[in-house]
Amino acid sequence: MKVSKGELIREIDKYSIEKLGIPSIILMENAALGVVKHLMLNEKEYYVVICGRGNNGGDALAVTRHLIAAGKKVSVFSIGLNPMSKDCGVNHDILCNMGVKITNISNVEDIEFLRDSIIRSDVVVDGIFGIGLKREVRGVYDLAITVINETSKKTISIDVPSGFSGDTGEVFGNCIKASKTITFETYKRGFLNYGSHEYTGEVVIEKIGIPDFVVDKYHNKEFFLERKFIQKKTKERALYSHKGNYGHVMVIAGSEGMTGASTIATKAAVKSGAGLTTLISCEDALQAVRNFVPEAMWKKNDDSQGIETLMGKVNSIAIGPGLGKSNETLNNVKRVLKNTDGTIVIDADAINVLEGKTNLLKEAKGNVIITPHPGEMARLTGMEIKKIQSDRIEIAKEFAREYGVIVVLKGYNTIITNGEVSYINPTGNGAMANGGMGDCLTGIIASLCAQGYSPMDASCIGVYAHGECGDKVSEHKFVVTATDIIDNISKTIKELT
Ligand SMILES: NC(=O)C1=CN([C@@H]2O[C@H](COP(=O)(O)OP(=O)(O)OC[C@H]3O[C@@H](n4cnc5c(N)ncnc54)[C@H](OP(=O)(O)O)[C@@H]3O)[C@@H](O)[C@H]2O)[C@@H](O)CC1
Ligand SMILES: Nc1ncnc2c1ncn2[C@@H]1O[C@H](COP(=O)(O)OP(=O)(O)O)[C@@H](O)[C@H]1O
Ligand SMILES: [K+]
Repeated sequence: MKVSKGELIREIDKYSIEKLGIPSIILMENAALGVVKHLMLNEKEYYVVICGRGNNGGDALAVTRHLIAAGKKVSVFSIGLNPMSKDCGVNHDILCNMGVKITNISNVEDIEFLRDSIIRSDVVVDGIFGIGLKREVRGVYDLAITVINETSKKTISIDVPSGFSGDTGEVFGNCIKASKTITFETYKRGFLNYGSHEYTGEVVIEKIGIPDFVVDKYHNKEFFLERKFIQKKTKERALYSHKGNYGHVMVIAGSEGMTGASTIATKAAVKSGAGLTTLISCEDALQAVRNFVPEAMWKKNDDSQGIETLMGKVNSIAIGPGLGKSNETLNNVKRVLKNTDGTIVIDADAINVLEGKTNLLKEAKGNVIITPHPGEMARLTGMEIKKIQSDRIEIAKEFAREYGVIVVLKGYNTIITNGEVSYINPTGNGAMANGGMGDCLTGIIASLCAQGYSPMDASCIGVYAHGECGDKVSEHKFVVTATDIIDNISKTIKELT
């Protein structure tokens, strides 16, 4: 599923109209038909439609015509005094020719009439502003939005909830809180912002008849991960294969008092299919792994020579969980970046020690994947967490491009990007928000890298499977722990093959 800003929509619109000769009114009609599908015509009888003066309002007027044709009771309100867009005007005139009364909202009394109509209605269709909103919502617009939010039983927004920026996720003063948003062609970038769900409700994408090649021509390669895409990439284990076919993962993790992180990352690597897994750590952590992950091998962290030799042989290295923020951790990160040409997954304290030293990433011999949560990303970039949350894709992309790494920016809707192509993960849930969950993901991604998946594929499959596993467990559990994921990840990956 493609993700984009409004700019792309304007470009594909222009291309379809000017180069393909599709009249814009046809696109508007298709948009309206896409919305009508979601208006529960079998259940609901009375609709209030509120239209602005641009094309979003035009869509809403075309929706009104279809509701009337379906025999529904409809009250139509047009808000504002600015001139109508051409196609909005066309649909307005058609309704006038049909004898449909359109009530203009221009003052406070009109707002009270709107309130009464909404109270009596089953559904409100919001066509006030779409992607053309550019400035603060004021006056009657502000009042109308408040009244809708206060009184509507169910609000369906056309393209974006009015008042919401499809590009940035900002609210321009006031905003519709929709139950559902029917958006066109692409998932709007702003919907990815934390908190946007409060305004958009469920988001549905409807095609409006623009051929895929036109969208691809302008699309900046941002996608929602889809199950079928992950399934295509995830391979069955071959009949005649042996452990040598599935690679060797080195896990550098754990320290005194933080042996859980190393056990989790190591076990996650084993359980998600690595041929061999070796933990490098302190004696306490090795003891835990001997007890809880008998399949894994181990090496004490003071065996410098042995470790460096092994680093040159393994297929991937996961470094960071539970290492502690120390000079020793920093030296380990430098050593890994210098000595392995396998893929390196950098997490937790291995990220933290790179604060102010991110240039080290540019010296990596192998491919690098970093898996920060927003707090770690903030430390790494020197930005505030709030800033990271407000522009996650762009910040992750820029970092990936600048340092030549893959960034897995974790959290709700984890972002995976190499700076060129970006994926947004839809799986996972709040039940997974507890310690150890990230360590587990690190083990899974490193394991998939060792098995021969490209770093980008390993990141996408790992993040998707980790979240899907959490979703399945959470169907019957209040909290999902890393141990739950470890116990079920093998089954989840199998289901994805
Ligand atoms: N290819 C597609 O996907 C297709 C998209 N389509 C649809 O078109 C929509 C985009 O339409 P759009 O460009 O006409 O802009 P839209 O959102 O209606 O807003 C502009 C209007 O709002 C006004 N206005 C703005 N801010 C304001 C404020 N704060 N306070 C008050 N007024 C304000 C602005 O006034 P002005 O700035 O001109 O004075 C103007 O009147 C898109 O979201 C989708 O629904 C379909 O029709 C089919 C093809
Ligand atoms: N609300 C949520 N929705 C989706 N995924 C979540 C949610 N909360 C946590 N997760 C996932 O759980 C993991 C938590 O990682 P992290 O914060 O590094 O935990 P820790 O450092 O304790 O191991 C990430 O993969 C994250 O995407
Ligand atoms: K809208």
